[in-house]
Amino acid sequence: MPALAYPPFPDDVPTHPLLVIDYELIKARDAGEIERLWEAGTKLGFWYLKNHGADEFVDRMFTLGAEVMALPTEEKMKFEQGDDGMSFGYKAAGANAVDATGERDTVEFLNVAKDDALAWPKQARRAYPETVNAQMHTTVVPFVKKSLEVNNTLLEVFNDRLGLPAGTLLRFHSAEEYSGSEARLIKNPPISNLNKQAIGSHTDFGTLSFLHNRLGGLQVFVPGAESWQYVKPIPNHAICNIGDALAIFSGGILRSNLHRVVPPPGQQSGLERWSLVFFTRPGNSSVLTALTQDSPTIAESVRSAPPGKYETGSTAFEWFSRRIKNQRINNRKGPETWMASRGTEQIEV
Ligand SMILES: O=C(O)CCC(=O)C(=O)O
Ligand SMILES: [Fe+2]
Repeated sequence: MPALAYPPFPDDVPTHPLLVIDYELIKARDAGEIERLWEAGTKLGFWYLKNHGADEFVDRMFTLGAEVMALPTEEKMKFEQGDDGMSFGYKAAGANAVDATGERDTVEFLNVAKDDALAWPKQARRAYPETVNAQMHTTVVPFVKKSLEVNNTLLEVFNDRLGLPAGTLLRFHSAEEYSGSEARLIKNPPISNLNKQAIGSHTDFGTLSFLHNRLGGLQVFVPGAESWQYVKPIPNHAICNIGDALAIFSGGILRSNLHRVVPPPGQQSGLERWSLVFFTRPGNSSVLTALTQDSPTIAESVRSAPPGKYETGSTAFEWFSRRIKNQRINNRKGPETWMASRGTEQIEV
């Protein structure tokens, strides 16, 4: 993916600025930067992250993505996710709904489980195309490890700022326990209808997402706004966001915000769009509930919310499987299937 050759993101479309957080300062526990991260996490739940040190791994992942998506469809389909709520593997374009009417998505993607990357060369969760296997050691594993380092650092900072005892959030995300954590390579083909949703409106299912894209198309629905706004890609800046699990653990203090993907705007329209995400998600057995016992700050937040709002009664595994499964067009019965795929946006976190 040559990073240089893209036409500019337009300056005449509604765009929402995000705070830029400096990962080096966060690592150094700079108090001012931690406050800005806190502001980003509590107000919108999205921010840019610079100086994250992942660019080299990201570039290699994009090259791998192009090779994988160029494989014949029948080869990719051997590694399909299936309809049972498993995320790992390949998802063909059109396999997911983007809304309650059952309109289909336009992206294809491949998800590689963090458990398979960390167990490599053993298989933990599932098999992948040979093209991926051949670059697991050189490309996928380094990207996964780097992403885990970044997300775990951010988690530690949120942990302390939430008033949780040291290590509380990390214990829900141990490398050893199987989880839904995964790397996702996404391709959206050139599409002329700029309103056609590539990925429908959603909140992320897990804890933290570490996203890399080159072209516009990502949009956020800012609280209080009347319409969608683009997030402009900035070279070498990742886009990070909070998912449902962290919104729930924090009793709604941290925000899991709605977002979606449409084709790139302006001069970028008509181009193929690639993106790459690492999703950190809690260990499968983690119960998704506000950590009121561990933090007076979280307890206070929950006291001012409707009773039971953050008691999902669901493990991370159940939450995640339910959402994946009910997005699948093959499982669709009607609008109720889409509603069953919803996360915290439905409980208005
Ligand atoms: O491609 C993007 O910019 C965002 C992807 C996304 O939101 C997701 O996969 O959950
Ligand atoms: Fe997302």
